[in-house]
Amino acid sequence: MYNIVTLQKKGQSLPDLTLVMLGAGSSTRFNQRVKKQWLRIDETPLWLFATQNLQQLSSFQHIIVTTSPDEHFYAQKFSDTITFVKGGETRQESLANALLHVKTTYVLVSDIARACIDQAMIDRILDEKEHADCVVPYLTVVDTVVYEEQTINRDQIKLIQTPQLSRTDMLKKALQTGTIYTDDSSAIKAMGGKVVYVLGNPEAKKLTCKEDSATISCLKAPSSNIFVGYGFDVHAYEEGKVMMLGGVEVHPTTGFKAHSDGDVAIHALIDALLGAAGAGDIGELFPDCDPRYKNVDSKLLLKEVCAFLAKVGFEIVHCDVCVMAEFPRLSAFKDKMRFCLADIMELSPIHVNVKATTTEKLGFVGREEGVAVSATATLKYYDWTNV
Ligand SMILES: Nc1ccn([C@@H]2O[C@H](COP(=O)(O)OP(=O)(O)OP(=O)(O)O)[C@@H](O)[C@H]2O)c(=O)n1
Ligand SMILES: C[C@](O)(CO)[C@H](O)COP(=O)(O)O
Repeated sequence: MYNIVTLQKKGQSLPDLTLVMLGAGSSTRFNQRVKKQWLRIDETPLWLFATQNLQQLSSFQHIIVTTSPDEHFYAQKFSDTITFVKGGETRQESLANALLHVKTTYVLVSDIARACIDQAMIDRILDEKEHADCVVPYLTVVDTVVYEEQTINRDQIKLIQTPQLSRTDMLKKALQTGTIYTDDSSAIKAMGGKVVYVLGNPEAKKLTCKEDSATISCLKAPSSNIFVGYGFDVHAYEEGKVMMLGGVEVHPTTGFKAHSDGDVAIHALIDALLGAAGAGDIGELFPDCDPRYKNVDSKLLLKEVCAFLAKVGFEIVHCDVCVMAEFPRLSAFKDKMRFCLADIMELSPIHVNVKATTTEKLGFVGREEGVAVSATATLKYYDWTNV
């Protein structure tokens, strides 16, 4: 199991250094439903694994991680010592957003996609801290290089890696020219800053395409643990509305009082799915004051949640929904609900169970004031090593 490494070891003074981890990319070239920053290394998402690795190699006064805006709420649930900053359209924009929060003289910037950094490489970078505006690791080229049909001198080529250590003021200034650079050292060099190159490590290879994952040895397989979530929701009846339950119309004129279409079964199921992922609840994702969700078809919300779970590295294993209602009778609809929900979640129908029960006239359900639904969902990590 991973644990959040505390920022400061007892009695240790922290260096004038901030760590910025860039993790807000689109993972396009990785070309999987899961984004590379959410691959699990045992129990830890890659972005946190890469961050914790560097925390083991050096101390930092402050740690900042850039995240994609739609994953920001979820990443924040993994740590209360890391500052999470929403990324931008480009790596450089994400870096600029992070730099707004950097107060230290020096900043170490690394891609979360380069998770396997070793102590010797970090030490080579830190040793040059006072001698440059930017210290950058590189690899030499061992193959013959042809550039525009001409063989060129490979000894003049450097393959640039991260982490890169910069003077914060210089890096901030270098990013203000309007030119987009693919790394920090290029920006600082372009404005005449002093760049010192140190030897990197082939192990610090950037995870870019899916095939790369097999060649980066520190990346271990995800945990085989399964995760169970529980959801519960209630809606009162409302005349003059269609009743949607489990994605199926079950009554033409008596529906539910709700901001959305009121599908209380899907809402409970969504809460169970989010619960299993530790991703909070339906209200966090789809606030019932948000006009975008007025009368929304809850099947679309479920589809969005399933896409989110796949993106952040989960697979749905099984779910079980129990509807508590005196009215209407649901026996004729249970299988329709199962197949509808299974289709949305891309599950075999046997892994979607729907139960219905009365409460023997007891409580608000028994008084036919409304319907309650409880649900459970089971998730596992997407096994990226087995594809
Ligand atoms: N707008 C962006 C783009 C990239 N990055 C980060 O910068 C690093 C290097 O980028 P890259 O490997 O290209 O990641 P992606 O941009 O996600 O990849 P792709 O180009 O395939 O979409 C990654 O850790 C990525 O998360 C970022 O924080 N913000
Ligand atoms: C910063 C970097 O990792 C240095 O090699 C590289 O430039 C990132 O490029 P990307 O296209 O943003 O992955």
